[in-house]
Amino acid sequence: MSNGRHSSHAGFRKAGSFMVSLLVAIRGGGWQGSLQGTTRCLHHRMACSHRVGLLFAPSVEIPLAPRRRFVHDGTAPGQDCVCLCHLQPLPCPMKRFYVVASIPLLLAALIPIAASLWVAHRQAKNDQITYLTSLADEVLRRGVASRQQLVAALNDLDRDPHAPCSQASLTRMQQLVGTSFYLQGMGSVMDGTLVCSTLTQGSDLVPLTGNHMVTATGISSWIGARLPFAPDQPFNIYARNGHAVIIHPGIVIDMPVLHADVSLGLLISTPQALIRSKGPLDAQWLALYTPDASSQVESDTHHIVFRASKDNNIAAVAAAPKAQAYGGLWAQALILAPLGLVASALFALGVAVLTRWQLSPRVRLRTALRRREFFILYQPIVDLQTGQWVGAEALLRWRRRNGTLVPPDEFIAEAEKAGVIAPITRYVIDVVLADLPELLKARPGFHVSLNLSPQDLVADGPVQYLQRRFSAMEFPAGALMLEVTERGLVNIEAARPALQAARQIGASIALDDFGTGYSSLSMLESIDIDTLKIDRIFIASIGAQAAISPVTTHIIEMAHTLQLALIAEGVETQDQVDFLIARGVRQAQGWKFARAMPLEELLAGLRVAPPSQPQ
Ligand SMILES: Nc1nc2c(ncn2[C@@H]2O[C@@H]3COP(=O)(O)O[C@H]4[C@@H](O)[C@H](n5cnc6c(=O)[nH]c(N)nc65)O[C@@H]4COP(=O)(O)O[C@H]3[C@H]2O)c(=O)[nH]1
Repeated sequence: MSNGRHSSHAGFRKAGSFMVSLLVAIRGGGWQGSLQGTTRCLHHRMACSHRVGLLFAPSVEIPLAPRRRFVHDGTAPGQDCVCLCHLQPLPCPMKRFYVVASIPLLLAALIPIAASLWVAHRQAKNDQITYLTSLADEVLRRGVASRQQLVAALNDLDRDPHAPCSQASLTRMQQLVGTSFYLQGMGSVMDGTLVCSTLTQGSDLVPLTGNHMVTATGISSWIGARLPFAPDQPFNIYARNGHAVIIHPGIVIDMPVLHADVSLGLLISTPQALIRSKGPLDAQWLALYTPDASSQVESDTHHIVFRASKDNNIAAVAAAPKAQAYGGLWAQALILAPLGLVASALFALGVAVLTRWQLSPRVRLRTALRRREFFILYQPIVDLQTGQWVGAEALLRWRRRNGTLVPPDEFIAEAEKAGVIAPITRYVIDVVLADLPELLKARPGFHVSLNLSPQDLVADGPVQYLQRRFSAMEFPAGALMLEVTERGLVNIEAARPALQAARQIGASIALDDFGTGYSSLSMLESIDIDTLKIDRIFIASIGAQAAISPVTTHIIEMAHTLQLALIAEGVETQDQVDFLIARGVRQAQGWKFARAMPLEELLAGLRVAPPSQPQ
């Protein structure tokens, strides 16, 4: 004993230093929940949601989950046991939340700003093209008007009976010029020479210079011709049948523009030639013009708009530097960016709320139910006299999509806290009721026990659901055992309707985990239960080298006095079997006999003839 005590103290010291390093990790790395659980479970083991077992001081360690790491508070004075809390990293919803949410949150912040800049960019381009289109339309309107006046004047002179350059002819020309807004003068042309005109009366013959061409409508044109009275001013001269019209090239193109670097031009479509222009018009831009078609094109540096009049064989062009359009972009961005930021913040908040909601235990557990990630294993309950499997406890398991198996100690507590235990219990009820016919067929008189949480013991809860379903299925009385915990019976009045409903379908009631919580003798007397389940912590204290807890013997004696049946949980050794049989305990479950198993395995075991003697 003294050896055991000594080694135990050494073990405590070792565990103590182990704990120190763990506590550092706890404080720095989100283990606060486990730490609090560890402390709280000293007072009441059910308060520790991550509890995996109890350690008896000084010498008995209960290896409930041997592959896990543990921390225990070995400094609890006056306690006969301390709580073991496993420190395996539990899924930390908030940590996962930040990992899962960070990408959408980042996108949520960036997308609206990028979108607002993109919208501003598009808007700036559209605005510039709209402006250029309006300018080109105006140039074309003027061009068409000047073209029509020009043709009308030439037609008129064709019909004039007076000899070219006669006074009567020049007078008629002056009348036409006076009534035509876009015409500056008229005259007669012979062999490329202006022989007379309303602008050059009395002058010598004027040989026509400038770019000469004949258009598709048969009009000879001299673009940029010079006349003696204004040698610095280029004129455009158009002639047909010896009659000529003189036009000032600026008259069509000269209009106010918003920016000095806007270029305007008027083109003859066929053969393509620029007849009037204002500002630089690159030949490469003009090469982008498809004759007689209105279009918008762009070079590396400019947006260019063409507007064409097919009937008049002319087109207008307007061009402006792209940089000029996007110069205002930053001004727009400055307006849009704050709006984008506000939208981002709202969007990010929405994403955060949604993601948090999705990662909440409530939603995760409901999703697991919907995806059928829960399943049931059965642990046989054995008659210690005959070795027969007389019943089985339904134990819930959660296998997540990634394959990890979450122990019920973790998710049941979460489900209770999140208020979703009722649908989970209903699911267990459904599975058990579906499995029961086969089990009863394989072993008549067999019973299945299922666990109820305190929240299940309410009016119109899962027990009433079971009652409705059970009544319709005609199972024999005693086929079901409902395991309630001491916590569930703290408010016995609230639990009574559920217990009565259980009674009405002939289900027996067992008090689970007895001795670990608030139970008192008076409580046992006041409630109508059939069976006490001795918690495995008390069974674990039964062993060749260990001091048997006096509580174990008391529980057994008390149950006999109250004429309650007993089921011992967590039986692992022959010593424990012998001890229990010697004290009149009839039934037990534990790894000594069988671990929790799937239905098929349980059925196969029931079909095998049981040994006639206890092991
Ligand atoms: N060390 C040791 N352990 C043994 C041995 N024999 C059985 N056990 C384990 O002891 C637990 C017995 O269940 P419990 O006391 O009702 O304790 C259950 C029960 O309170 C709760 N639980 C399980 N299924 C359900 C359920 O469907 N609904 C509710 N409300 N609670 C459930 O989770 C607890 C833990 O369940 P499990 O992890 O399945 O753990 C089971 C079982 O696997 C043994 O020889 N040695």
